[in-house]
Amino acid sequence: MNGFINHRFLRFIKYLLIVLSIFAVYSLIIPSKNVLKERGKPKYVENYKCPADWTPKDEENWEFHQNNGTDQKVLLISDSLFSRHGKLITQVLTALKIPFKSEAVSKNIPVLTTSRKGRYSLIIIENYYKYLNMPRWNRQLLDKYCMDYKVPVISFIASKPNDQLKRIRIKGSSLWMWQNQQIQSLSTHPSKIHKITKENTTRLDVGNSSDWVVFEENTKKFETILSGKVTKNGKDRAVVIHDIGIEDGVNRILFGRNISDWTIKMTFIDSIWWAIGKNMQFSLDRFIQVDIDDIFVGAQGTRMLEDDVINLLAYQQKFRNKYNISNFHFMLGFSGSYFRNGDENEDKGDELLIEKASNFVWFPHMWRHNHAHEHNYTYLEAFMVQNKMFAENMRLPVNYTYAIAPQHDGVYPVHEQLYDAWKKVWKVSVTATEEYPHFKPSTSRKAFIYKNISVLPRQTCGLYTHTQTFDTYPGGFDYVQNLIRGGDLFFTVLLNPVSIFMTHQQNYAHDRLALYTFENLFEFLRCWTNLKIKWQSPIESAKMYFERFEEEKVPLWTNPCIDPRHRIITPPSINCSNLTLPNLLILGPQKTGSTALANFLEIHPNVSQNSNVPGSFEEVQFFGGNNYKKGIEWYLSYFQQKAEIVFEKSATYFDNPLAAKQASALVPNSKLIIILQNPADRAYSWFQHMLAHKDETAMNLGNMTHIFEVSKNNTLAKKLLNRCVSGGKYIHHLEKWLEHFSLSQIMFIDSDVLRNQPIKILSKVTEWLDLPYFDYSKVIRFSPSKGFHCKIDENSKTRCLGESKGRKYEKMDEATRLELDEIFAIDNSALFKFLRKSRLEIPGWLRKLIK
Ligand SMILES: Nc1ncnc2c1ncn2[C@@H]1O[C@H](COP(=O)(O)OS(=O)(=O)O)[C@@H](OP(=O)(O)O)[C@H]1O
Repeated sequence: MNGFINHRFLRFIKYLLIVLSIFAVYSLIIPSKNVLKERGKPKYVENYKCPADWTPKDEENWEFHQNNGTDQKVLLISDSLFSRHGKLITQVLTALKIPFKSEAVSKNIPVLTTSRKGRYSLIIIENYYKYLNMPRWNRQLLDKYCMDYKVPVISFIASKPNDQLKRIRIKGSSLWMWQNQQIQSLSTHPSKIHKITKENTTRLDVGNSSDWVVFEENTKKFETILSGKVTKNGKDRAVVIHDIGIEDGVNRILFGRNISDWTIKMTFIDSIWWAIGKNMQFSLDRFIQVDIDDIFVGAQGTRMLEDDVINLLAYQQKFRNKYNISNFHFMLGFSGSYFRNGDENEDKGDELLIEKASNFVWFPHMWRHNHAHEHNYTYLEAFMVQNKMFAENMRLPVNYTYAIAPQHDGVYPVHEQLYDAWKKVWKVSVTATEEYPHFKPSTSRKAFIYKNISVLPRQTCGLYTHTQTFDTYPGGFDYVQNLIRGGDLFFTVLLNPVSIFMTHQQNYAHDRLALYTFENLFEFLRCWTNLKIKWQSPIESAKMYFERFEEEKVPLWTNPCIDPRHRIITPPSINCSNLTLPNLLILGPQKTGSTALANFLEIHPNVSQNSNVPGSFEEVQFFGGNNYKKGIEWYLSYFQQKAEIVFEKSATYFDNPLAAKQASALVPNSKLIIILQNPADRAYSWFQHMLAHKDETAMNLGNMTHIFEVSKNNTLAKKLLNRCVSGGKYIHHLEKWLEHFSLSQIMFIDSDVLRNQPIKILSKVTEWLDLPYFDYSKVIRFSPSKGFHCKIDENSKTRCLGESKGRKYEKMDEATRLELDEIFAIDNSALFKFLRKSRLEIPGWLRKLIK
């Protein structure tokens, strides 16, 4: 009996082992496809509750401040170059795309006027104490400017932490302030300054810091914009106050707190709008687009289930109904290769998405989520066609010519072949990226158009593929809440007319973090702002964007090898380990001897110049011109020869403000050479140039003598005169360069010395460029027949510049010189002052003129 049992038992164990091993092998070969993990219900998290249902204000009767006609620019006087608050203010101005000049407070205040009008429409002073304690003369100058041009001042007063004095009268004003105060609530008052901010609201969660500054005001000279209830005595005191200028004619908005508090920041933004918004196309509309980039891409166990899809649809409807975002659509990006790549339940989720496809807007990603820069046109086209076939087979409505590249790869830095393939297969006209011009700071993101494809800025909302549950959110759940409740996400919407957010399918599964995020964001915006959240197609958004920010159309090329994020997605056609860009630019101006300088400088063994550009008189003329549109690869192709100094000379750069901006984006550390010639001689030389080119107007005039008289009634003559003169207004053009480059990067050369003693100039230039000494006297000599210095070639022959450089023409007559000197008088004197102030050598001709 025992033996029988043992025998049968052993046989049973044997079979069991066989079955188990078959099962084990089977499950190894066929991974967990059918092993369904139980997925818990999404965690319930309470939504944001607005304390009250405050009524929004409509934008119809907004009042804006009207100044006396100034440029649309803000002057920011910051506490120091490194001030943190100054940086926050700068970020707001950058995000609002308002031109500004930032200066650290110093003995000198920047020049406030041009010869015609005021330069600034708003002055922001970071530290009000510094303003109050400015040297009297500066303060008077600033106040007078504000009065004359009706320009308001915005400033901030901070508590001095150890100051015993609590109640202080503000110098020169009847206003009193209390420092180091704690407040328990913050209320918005009715005021023409509030635009985005809802009026008559009260916020209780203001923290417990006791460094607020509050103002005591009880006259009609001041208007409260925000007030705080002081904890100690329950009194309601102004935290942001508007001095309407009754006392001294200057409009001031004073903040008793810095903009790290969100209500203060919002009020600050409103104050800027109020000060300059009239001409800034102010609008309360905010367009929000939520993209789900990889609707089918995701590891098993992280993907959406049927329930998640149903929920996604329900929320789409909820956003339309509850937040009035009529027509709101989630935008689904697809990589067809990953369809049904999950477990059984997840595959059902995918299938339901397809079944409900017509409810969403679909856009192509890439067939296998491929990184564009790793592929050439043929492959990219093949991937796209495959994805397109998937869309056709699944009847996905791809209604807009919009596409997103996986990880934005190939969009910026530009991989031209991606653009070409997109256009060919999908007729793409709009895309978006977070990488232009750089990922950080996000407030500086911009748009551009390349190959007729509009590239809009894209925003992150703190949701990534790994952010799936509230409990595992990096930085904790509080972090998500802070983003929404007055944090970065809230301000992204506030500051951008169009926000295109990137999310992933995982953010709609599990705890559905994306739905929580957007619902709460909409609720918070509805609660505290007058903004109108809307949806429109990306095509309409692109149109709207570029109507508003036209200046962004042309991309601002940057060096892709410097930004580590860009470096890894740079197309192979740009070789970062052997990239040559110029480190010296000779800017001109035209007709000052720039060709001679370039021609001589190039002889130095450690110097190389760009290779010849067909049909362009040797000049690359990249910055500020049409060649710029050809892209950075085109520019790079002219700098194959490495050297210690690689330079290019384009005399068209100097008087082109765009050139300054574009050069500083691509070669910010480059040195610059500017040649200063008496502008009267320069104008005359230009006229001779026009004569030599048989310009009809110049030919009719014959010489310059009568151009001044004739140009009064003749537009063609006026145009010609202007062309002769404009490049010679040196200080005006120089200012544009100094907005982007520091003075220490620039060398000025006296054109007369260059002409008569080129070797002397070249030695100076060599030294300035830190190049080894080179004896130029062996390679340059004066040619009596040419009347100029020329190169000596290897056969000891004289090689002069062509006949268009150093032309033979009549000397300028005295009358013409007088007229021209008169035209340039103001500019010359400004140049003289500038050079003297900067302790730079003054050209002989200028010294003679300003005697
Ligand atoms: N070594 C030498 N050889 C020839 N020409 C010389 C030289 N040094 C200075 N110059 C002066 O350069 C003037 C032309 O200036 P640019 O080269 O800057 O002109 S351009 O704008 O690039 O066309 C040119 O102007 P014009 O005399 O009116 O022709 C010259 O006066």
